[in-house]
Amino acid sequence: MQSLNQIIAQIRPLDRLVMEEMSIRLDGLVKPVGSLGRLEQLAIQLSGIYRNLNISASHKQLIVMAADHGVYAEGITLAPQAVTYLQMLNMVKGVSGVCVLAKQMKADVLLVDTGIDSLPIEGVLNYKVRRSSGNIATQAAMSREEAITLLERSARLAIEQVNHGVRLIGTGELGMGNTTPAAAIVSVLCDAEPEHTVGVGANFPQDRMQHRIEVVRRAIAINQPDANDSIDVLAKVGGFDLGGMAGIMIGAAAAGVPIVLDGFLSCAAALIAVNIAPQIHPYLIPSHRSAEKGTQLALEKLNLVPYLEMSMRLGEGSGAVMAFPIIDAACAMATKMGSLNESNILLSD
Ligand SMILES: O=C(O)c1ccc[n+]([C@@H]2O[C@H](COP(=O)([O-])O)[C@@H](O)[C@H]2O)c1
Ligand SMILES: Cc1cc2nc[nH]c2cc1C
Repeated sequence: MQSLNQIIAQIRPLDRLVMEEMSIRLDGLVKPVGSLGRLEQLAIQLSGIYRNLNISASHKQLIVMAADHGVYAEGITLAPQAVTYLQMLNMVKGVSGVCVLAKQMKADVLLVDTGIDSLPIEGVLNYKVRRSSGNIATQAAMSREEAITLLERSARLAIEQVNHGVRLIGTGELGMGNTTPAAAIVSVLCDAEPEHTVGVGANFPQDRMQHRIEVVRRAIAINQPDANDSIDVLAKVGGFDLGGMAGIMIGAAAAGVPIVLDGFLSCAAALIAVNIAPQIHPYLIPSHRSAEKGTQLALEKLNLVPYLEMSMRLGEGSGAVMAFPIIDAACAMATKMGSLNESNILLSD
């Protein structure tokens, strides 16, 4: 079985030659040069990832990494912790937000339990590190060994999915309280005060926000995560869902497929993944700009500009699947449009 380092070593730079060819092809399509804007940039990125001009993201999959968080004990979230388990049952039934939207976009949903505080759930892959991470306000979320194993197993899972025909992976999550560790990660990796990274999550009351901010501040002060070592950051102030997502990103890049990010939690996980394996960056496709505070900071650090502005903050991967039609549009445009030449149109410069 491959180690995390072996998986990372497989990540290839995008195919620059194919990207240049794609760029020339796009300029020759029956439209003013550059007039399809970011759709053109996306088509070029996809051609570099797929190493082919004939781009198609036919089999799309949204992977939901779900876990509970020990920091729940600090009173940092409104929803009862059991909602992670209960909403996972809704995912199995296909009635959660992301399941309905994914079906609409003709994408599969893969459910993974990386640490829900429950017994294993039928219809959900059991990748439990353990039932709930440590309370980051008083201790590490997980050991370094647990973090590496989580990254490794999740990366292998993504590779397996690609081996079974998946051509594009979206990253989703579920975990009551997870915006708190995510805020801690973003604070550490973007060198930002918790005031700028802590947001409302799933409707945490504004008049109790200072408490949440203090919890994040305490988590960082107690754990002293090393900003230059993202595995340390994940282990000390992260969570099993966030680590699982980072692993999926690394595995998807190693397997040569695009990764569509979702909201704030995806951004926090991407910061971890990119710090561990900077080579994954060209494989990342942003989707929407989550309304969660801290998202913009993380996106700027990631140097990504989202395609959609929908004021969404559900999570689950709901924003990622909303970007799937844009990816299909880029593929259709690049492979089906007629050319200026065939149309006898000569555009003077
Ligand atoms: O995706 C986002 O940007 C996002 C922003 C806020 C909340 N969430 C979802 O809400 C849950 C976390 O919220 P909280 O308040 O419990 O930390 C978790 O299950 C996420 O899927 C997701
Ligand atoms: C109902 C509910 C569904 C969710 N999905 C993602 N986070 C969630 C939080 C709540 C509270």
